[in-house]
Amino acid sequence: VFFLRKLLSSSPKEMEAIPGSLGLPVVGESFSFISAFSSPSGIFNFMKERQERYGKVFKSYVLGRFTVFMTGREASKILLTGKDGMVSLNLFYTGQQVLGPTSLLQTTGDAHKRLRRLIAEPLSVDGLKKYFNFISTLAVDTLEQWPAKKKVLVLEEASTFTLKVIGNMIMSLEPMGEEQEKFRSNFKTISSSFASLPFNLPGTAFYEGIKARDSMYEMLDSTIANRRSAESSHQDFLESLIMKHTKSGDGKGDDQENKLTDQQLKDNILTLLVAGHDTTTAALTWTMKFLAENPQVLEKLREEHRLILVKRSDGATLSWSEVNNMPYTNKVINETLRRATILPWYSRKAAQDFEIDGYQIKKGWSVNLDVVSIHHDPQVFPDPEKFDPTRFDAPLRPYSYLGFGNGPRMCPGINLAKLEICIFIHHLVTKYKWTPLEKDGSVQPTLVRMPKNKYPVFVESL
Ligand code: HEM
Repeated sequence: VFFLRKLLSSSPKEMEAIPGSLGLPVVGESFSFISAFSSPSGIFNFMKERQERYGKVFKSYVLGRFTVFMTGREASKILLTGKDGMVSLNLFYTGQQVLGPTSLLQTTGDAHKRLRRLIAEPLSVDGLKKYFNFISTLAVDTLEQWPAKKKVLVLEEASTFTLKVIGNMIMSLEPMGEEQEKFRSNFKTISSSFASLPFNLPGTAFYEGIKARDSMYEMLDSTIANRRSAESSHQDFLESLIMKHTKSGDGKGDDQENKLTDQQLKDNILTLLVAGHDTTTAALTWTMKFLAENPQVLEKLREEHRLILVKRSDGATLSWSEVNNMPYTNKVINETLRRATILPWYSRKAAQDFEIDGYQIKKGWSVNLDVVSIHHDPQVFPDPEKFDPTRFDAPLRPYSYLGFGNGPRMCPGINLAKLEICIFIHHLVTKYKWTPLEKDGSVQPTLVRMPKNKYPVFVESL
């Protein structure tokens, strides 16, 4: 009892002025938070209940942290685009250890800007062109297997697809074979350690995650060494970063600003994998789920994709310019990311004292932006539960839609994610129909919201 009292009394005294409850000793409000998180409406009810009681800013103690939750367009503007150095990203301890100190997610200010510039270049629309054929062929090959299966677990299939895409983009990994298997198994272990309990003991998820990370880094080390010694060149992400930023001779006269050390290279390749894989997997899975539940939307989407086929008489497959001209598909993606809100809250740490909605936030506090409530605000999105892509017909007010975030930390993988989804959806809706096999609407209580039942469907050719 003494220990529990001590723990509770160690709650920041300054937080007293913030309305809200810190819940039970030790666990705080974690149980109600997790149970809301894995319900079909996600953290929405947890947030709504407290927002009604305390207002748009309230405190809680969840998942081992004293946290201030905030919502609304004003809060998102301040937290996401706030003055330089006001907030930093707030990873879980295990995530920090696994990703390494030079990860984009752990840098701030000018160092963050510089790293982003280097990383964003190969992820630009132009930089992505060279991966187009690989992604399209892989989507066709993946879908061709589906009708022969009694039950397709969409989540698993989407996960395999997106991992093969990123493995190829980053280091030209072949979609099949031993290397791919090793990459996949290491990545899965790393992924499940990302927000695990912080005990680095044999057998724990954290320990296994660090081991898998080291094995992934060995793979990268040997690929980097091969690239440096070999004459042949590859058309991948690793090559472009090595060529531009680390391969430039003895360093004399080099532009240090544009160089990455091997550690930075590896930490950030892993960062892209971690940040880009589960999110795109979830987005693809939710897209299929919402389309199956909304046949009119599916029909309209099919129209857009059939027109592409009709317009073309040469029988060629999908082209780059066609993917860049799919207005309705883009609205479907936006609406999916609004309804599913794959990353339900964006976590920050106050890097200095500041004021928000009349409350004093102190340096070091953990502040979370509740994005689910922003995406379900009936003032901006009338009948918010309804899946309706036409909401995006007209431009929305700034900071009311945050599917890929906003400000200096806005998702640098937006083009890649959209490209993968557009290509996959094109081949899917023009050739197949699918029927959901279970109606369980719950989600996995992981950081990225995924359907719990992996979304099993039955697939037929059209
Ligand atoms: C549909 C798929 C995706 C969604 C919904 C998504 C969403 C987001 C969001 C909301 C953020 C900002 C989070 C915050 O402000 O705290 C973010 C950041 C980030 N995303 Fe994505 N993302 C997706 C795909 C990708 C892909 C494919 C990649 C890379 C290959 C990627 C790499 C990153 C990175 C590195 C950051 C951190 C940026 C920084 O801190 O400067 N994401 N993403």
